[in-house]
Amino acid sequence: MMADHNISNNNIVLEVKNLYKRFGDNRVLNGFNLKLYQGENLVVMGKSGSGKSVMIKCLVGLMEADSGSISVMHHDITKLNQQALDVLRADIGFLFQGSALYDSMTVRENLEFPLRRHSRKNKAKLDTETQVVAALESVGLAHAIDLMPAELSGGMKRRVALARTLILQPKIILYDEPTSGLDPITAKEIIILMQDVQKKYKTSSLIITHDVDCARVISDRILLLIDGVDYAVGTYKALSTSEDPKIKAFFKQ
Ligand SMILES: Nc1ncnc2c1ncn2[C@@H]1O[C@H](COP(=O)(O)OP(=O)(O)OP(=O)(O)O)[C@@H](O)[C@H]1O
Repeated sequence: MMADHNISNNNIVLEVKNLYKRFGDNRVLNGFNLKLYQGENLVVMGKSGSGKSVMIKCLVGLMEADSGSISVMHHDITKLNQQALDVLRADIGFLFQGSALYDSMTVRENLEFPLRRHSRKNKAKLDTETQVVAALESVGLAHAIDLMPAELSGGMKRRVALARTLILQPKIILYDEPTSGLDPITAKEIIILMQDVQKKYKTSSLIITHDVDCARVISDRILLLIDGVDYAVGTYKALSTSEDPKIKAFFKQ
């Protein structure tokens, strides 16, 4: 859990200010704001089509916003050159629904892949084997190192994908629907794992989910994306007991 003293402007690791994005007449983001503090788990919830994916695509540079600013570790990424951007991006890990494993590679090779691409991030100069094993151990899958993705269950695949993200020791992890498509028990295991990872690596996480249970368990704060803006931000307890009908709609089971 995040300590209250972390909520200060000095501890913002990611900040979105006044973000606008439209497609023709479809105004998807209409002055959206977000602050992610060091060490916290911020859950973003929004109805289907509310713009969660558009927001996250703007964050990772897959889509350009019409206006607004996005700062990572206090650097406005809309103003950085490519080289500076690459350095900063190495601090951000992603776990997207589409971040599939390479089917033709073993688990080990899947994990070696990002290490080769970001060799400068190997600060401790540990050998590849040590890093791969450590990352797999942190998701409880050291024994699966020589398996092929086809031999893994859905939950195991997601664990390996998380290990592949962790191997670069990101400061921020963006999760897009981390429990979607999993049965409730496996979903719970992934949530526990996300908590363990947060404790061990002291990462800050932005988590997009429809899963109210996941939001309840993992969030320090929840942000509701409604009508293109950050309509409400608060703890699960505060939001789930709100009398506002737009907020209530998210929490009735
Ligand atoms: N490349 C694009 N071109 C045109 N419209 C787009 C594009 N990408 C997204 N949109 C529109 O932006 C809106 C928000 O879409 P987005 O995928 O961000 O929703 P979402 O909140 O992630 O939904 P879901 O929970 O179903 O994944 C939708 O109306 C969608 O049609």
